[in-house]
Amino acid sequence: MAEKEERLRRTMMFVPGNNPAMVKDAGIYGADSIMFDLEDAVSMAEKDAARVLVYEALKTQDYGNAELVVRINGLDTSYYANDVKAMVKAGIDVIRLPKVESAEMIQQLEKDVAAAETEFGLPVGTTHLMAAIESAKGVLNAPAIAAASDRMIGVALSAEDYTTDMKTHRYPDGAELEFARNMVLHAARAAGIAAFDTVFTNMADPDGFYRETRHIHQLGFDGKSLVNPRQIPMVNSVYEPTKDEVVKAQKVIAAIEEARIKGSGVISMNGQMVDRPVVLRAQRVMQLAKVSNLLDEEGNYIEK
Ligand SMILES: CC(=O)SCCNC(=O)CCNC(=O)[C@H](O)C(C)(C)COP(=O)(O)OP(=O)(O)OC[C@H]1O[C@@H](n2cnc3c(N)ncnc32)[C@H](O)[C@@H]1OP(=O)(O)O
Ligand SMILES: O=C([O-])CC(=O)C(=O)O
Ligand SMILES: [Mg+2]
Repeated sequence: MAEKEERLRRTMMFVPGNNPAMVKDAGIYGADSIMFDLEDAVSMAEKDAARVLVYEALKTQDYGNAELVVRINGLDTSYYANDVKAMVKAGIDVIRLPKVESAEMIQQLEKDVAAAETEFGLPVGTTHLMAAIESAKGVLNAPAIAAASDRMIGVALSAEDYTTDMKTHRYPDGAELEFARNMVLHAARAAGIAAFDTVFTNMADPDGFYRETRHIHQLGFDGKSLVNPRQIPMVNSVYEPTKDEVVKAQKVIAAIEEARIKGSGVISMNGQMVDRPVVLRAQRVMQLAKVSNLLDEEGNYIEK
């Protein structure tokens, strides 16, 4: 019953593609995914220079185990084609397309990425894709977008553009985002890919950031797009399992192992039936416990 461990994507940090110092040091903060931005963090005058800077960094810098993502410019821009070619050539892990409104937009990107892979001698299918959903149309088409390609690894809600499209703005309680959050999350889950919540841009409001992160964690998001390294430990602390959760997960996994040895499919723990969803949740808790450094070498919980 061993499941392949999914890649953890709690933190996907935007790094402005026109900032050499930030691009160079982006790997030191421990983000699960580093997302170089060629789109809205970069002015028109700097688009070409940013693309060259990110390309060079991808070729020369060591970003450890982090997943490397680039947010390219939109399909309707004059920068899009060069962004796709350069990032595929550099061997980027994931291309994030902004302002996605339909499955056809992802299919177009897939075609262009496949052409670039062929041109640069890479196996077709190496480059993964994700979509940022930033409008009412994108939210309503989220299920088709999430399922548009086998290369898709996730969908993200982008609330700054989305709230503008909806003729509102962001409020502390986030009520204006509930429908979009649920749509994006259900679209991702139905397609079997990751769901990312939007950025929180007020660095002077850590309480608001924690409140929002706890909320999206409860809903079931894999993680969040971030704008600043200080947000990384804050998200990780919300995703860190409690001692009770770890101890319970360990018991579930021990019970399933015992049942496996006995050749029994049904497991009972303290009189309660343990079924497949319980086991899957326990495995995820243990994966989070491991990356949160909560376990010693024998796998026991480390008291803090
Ligand atoms: C709506 C959208 O499209 S959002 C996506 C586009 N926006 C972005 O990409 C913005 C990214 N974020 C930033 O530029 C910055 O974090 C800001 C402007 C929000 C705040 O900047 P600062 O006040 O300088 O941040 P802070 O003081 O916390 O910086 C601490 C260190 O982290 C670095 N840092 C800050 N943000 C980032 C980042 N996103 N990526 C990499 N490094 C960063 C700083 O360079 C600084 O490094 P240093 O100590 O070596 O000098
Ligand atoms: O993807 C994000 O969260 C940032 C963004 O572009 C937006 O909010 O419009
Ligand atoms: Mg946006």
